[in-house]
Amino acid sequence: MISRPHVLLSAAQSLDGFLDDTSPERLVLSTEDDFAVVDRLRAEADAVLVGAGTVRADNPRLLVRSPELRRNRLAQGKPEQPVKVTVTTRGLDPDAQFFTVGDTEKIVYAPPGAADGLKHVATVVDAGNPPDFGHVLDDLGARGIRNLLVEGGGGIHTRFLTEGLADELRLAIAPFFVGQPDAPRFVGPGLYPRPLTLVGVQDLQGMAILEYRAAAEPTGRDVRRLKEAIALAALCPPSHTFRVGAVITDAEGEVVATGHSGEGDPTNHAEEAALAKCAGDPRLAGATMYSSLEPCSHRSSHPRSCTQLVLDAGIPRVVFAWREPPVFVDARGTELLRQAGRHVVEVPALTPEVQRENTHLDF
Ligand SMILES: NC(=O)C1=CN([C@@H]2O[C@H](COP(=O)(O)OP(=O)(O)OC[C@H]3O[C@@H](n4cnc5c(N)ncnc54)[C@H](OP(=O)(O)O)[C@@H]3O)[C@@H](O)[C@H]2O)C=CC1
Ligand SMILES: Nc1c(N[C@@H]2O[C@H](COP(=O)(O)O)[C@@H](O)[C@H]2O)[nH]c(=O)[nH]c1=O
Repeated sequence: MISRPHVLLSAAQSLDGFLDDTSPERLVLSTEDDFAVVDRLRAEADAVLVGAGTVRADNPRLLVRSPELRRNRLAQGKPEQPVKVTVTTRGLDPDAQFFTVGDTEKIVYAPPGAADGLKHVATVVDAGNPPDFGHVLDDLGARGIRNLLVEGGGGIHTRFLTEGLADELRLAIAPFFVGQPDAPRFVGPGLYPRPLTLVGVQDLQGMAILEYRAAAEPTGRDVRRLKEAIALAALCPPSHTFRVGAVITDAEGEVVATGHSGEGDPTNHAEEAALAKCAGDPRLAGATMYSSLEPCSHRSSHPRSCTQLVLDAGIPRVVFAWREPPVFVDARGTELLRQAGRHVVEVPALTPEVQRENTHLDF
């Protein structure tokens, strides 16, 4: 498995959550001291990423300004400036300062063909259509990037956070309001799967600096596989019970088997259908079971519950989104798995997506 870079998101926002106003000029939210901290964060990063929207709106240089910080980088054997990274689907102007200023590598992630006009000014990498940010991190990791600073804007912050790809967040809150509904927001609507813990609070020249650390789990890879499991529920035949999807991966995160409720037999559960496809597979000893719903702990139609099947298969780790509500039984899957020493990760933020496939039930 490729080691992905550690991802720090940084943003300056108004009290009402805006990154900018609607005027053509860039809104300066940060104080001098705050810009100095952002400069230090750039200097500590191997690469700095902004979205195409920010390149167009702000024409950023994206360079470390302080000569001292640049000298320190050189003294540590690093290039004077971090690598610049952007992601686009529509392409960018090669005359933007992102490309023209600073003698450092520039990388553009884009769908095939979408950024061919930038090949003379940057390394252009196929990131899929739409660009896959997990792939972007894998590719940066393979290029030796260990620390990535993501400076926005709102579209990019939303993607990193909703895909569980951010490890840390630094928010600098300016003491004023923007008050314009059409101004760019720090983040948009979405489901935010990875809990954040506040680890730092500071008053910096009147700006409130809030620092958060993301929970170690679910990882970005977990979020991706769990969403795949949730999507599989759409394949379930009509049913009076839960519509569930399941994905089993090996220790490297590669898919071993998938399943959905009603697959093979109308009474089959998703985990059961997936497990039936890989019984005795040695990879199960290091596997993760992703299920949209907590594995069941009681069956009337089958001899073994999905919890028991997971235990019998020797699967050490389970990740699920929706804790089973007491529609049919009082579920104890999580409790039994944990009692048996299995690692269980619950991602309640994704529950609404699972419920969307289960509106036929009264939960
Ligand atoms: N206060 C602060 O700290 C900061 C403020 N800003 C402000 O933020 C605003 C820009 O934010 P925003 O317009 O959201 O732009 P972003 O910088 O967030 O870039 C969004 C763009 O990223 C590209 N993209 C590629 N793949 C995806 C994907 N899967 N999902 C979403 N986007 C993708 C798209 O480019 P394409 O259009 O090519 O398809 C999209 O338009 C500006 O007003 C800027 O001033 C920006 C950074 C920091
Ligand atoms: N306005 C604003 C920020 N804006 C962001 O700063 C970057 C441009 O910087 P540069 O490359 O040095 O010109 C770019 O990503 C831009 O959107 N950042 C902040 O910390 N605080 C702020 O108030």
